[in-house]
Amino acid sequence: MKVLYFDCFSGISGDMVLGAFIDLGIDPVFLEKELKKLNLSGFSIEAERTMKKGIAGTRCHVILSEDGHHHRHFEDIRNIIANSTLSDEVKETALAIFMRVAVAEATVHNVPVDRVHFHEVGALDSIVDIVGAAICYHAMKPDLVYGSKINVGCGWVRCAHGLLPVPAPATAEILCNSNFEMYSKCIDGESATPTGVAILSELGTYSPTTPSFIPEKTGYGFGGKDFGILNALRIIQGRKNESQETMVVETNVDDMTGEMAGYVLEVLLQKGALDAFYTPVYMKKNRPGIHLTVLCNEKDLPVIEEIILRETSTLGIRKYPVVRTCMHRHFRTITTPLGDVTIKISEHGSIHKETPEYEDVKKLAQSSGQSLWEVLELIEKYK
Ligand SMILES: O=C([S-])c1cc(C(=O)S)c[n+]([C@@H]2O[C@H](COP(=O)(O)O)[C@@H](O)[C@H]2O)c1
Ligand code: NI
Repeated sequence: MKVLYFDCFSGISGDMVLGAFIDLGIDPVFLEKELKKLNLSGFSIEAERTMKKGIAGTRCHVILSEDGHHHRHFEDIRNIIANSTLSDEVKETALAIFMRVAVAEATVHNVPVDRVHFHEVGALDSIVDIVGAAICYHAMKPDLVYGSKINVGCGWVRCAHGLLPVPAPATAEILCNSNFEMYSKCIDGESATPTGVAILSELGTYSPTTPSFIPEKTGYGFGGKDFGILNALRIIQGRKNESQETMVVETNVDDMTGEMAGYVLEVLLQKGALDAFYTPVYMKKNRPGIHLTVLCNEKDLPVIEEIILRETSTLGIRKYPVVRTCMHRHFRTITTPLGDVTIKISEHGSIHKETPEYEDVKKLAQSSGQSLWEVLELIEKYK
């Protein structure tokens, strides 16, 4: 499995993300060619391999010409992306990142999302950064993306409205809507921008400690400012053996309707849970409640957690790895006078079991008018 780890020791911005991806091997000519699918004029990409604080990396600039300085609302940006000839997956990722910025700006400035106004020359710059990040991400095709704690800097940043506190209001709001942790160390100024944190929170899963994987390559994307420490985003690329580790995820709830509970199990199983079930429990204040247990592969954990947090009334989750012993399974089809039936064969050492698939048995019982028992007895004769 391909892993990317965004190490945000001096924050993250759109330029830094593009620089780090290019430093990892994305061809800037390819990137610019893909970006032209937006059918927008007034920009170009300049990527320079250079040194900062003795470290080699890439500084990527979005150069805007005079006709690139337009004010745009979120609605305009959505139309530009939707009407472009970019692939559907790039469009979807770019829109999801933009949505994070737009929701944050809407909250900060108290305007509807569609009327969010992208700052100053920032509109085109943000489009290129965000769509560029989506292009690089889909070109790299990682299986897992992790992000570290984000060093946001401190002090003040000068904007059209004057001086704003660091992290800037939009940056802080995007972080509030993610589960990433921020901190400030050794940087006087703004090191994490709204675009940077929106990209990372959409693409990555927060990893409070360095994740465990085999590192293979590093890419440094430099920021434009000079701080006392190296101003770069480092992306470490590596691999992790396909984990067979199974996780158990649990939560207890006492304030959900039966309809909601049924729906959650359906969604969990559709989205990759290996198993999902409820156990009745009595909770605090003697309330009858349900204990949800989900089994899933470790790689599916972020999706499963998101479903539980979004679709149930819970405020928290417990999770732990478990070891499973699974019987090896394969299938064969037998023919009976009532029709074909799939037989599941499970084996483990000297243990051998053969079970007719329930859905087939049910179908034959319903089409023939016989009971399940009678159909099962008949199947036994033809196994
Ligand atoms: O100019 C304005 S109004 C402004 C507001 C905000 C808010 O957080 S609200 C932020 N900024 C700054 O603009 C730059 C551009 O950020 P990108 O993410 O587009 O690279 C950054 O310094 C923000 O803090 C401006
Ligand atoms: Ni703003």
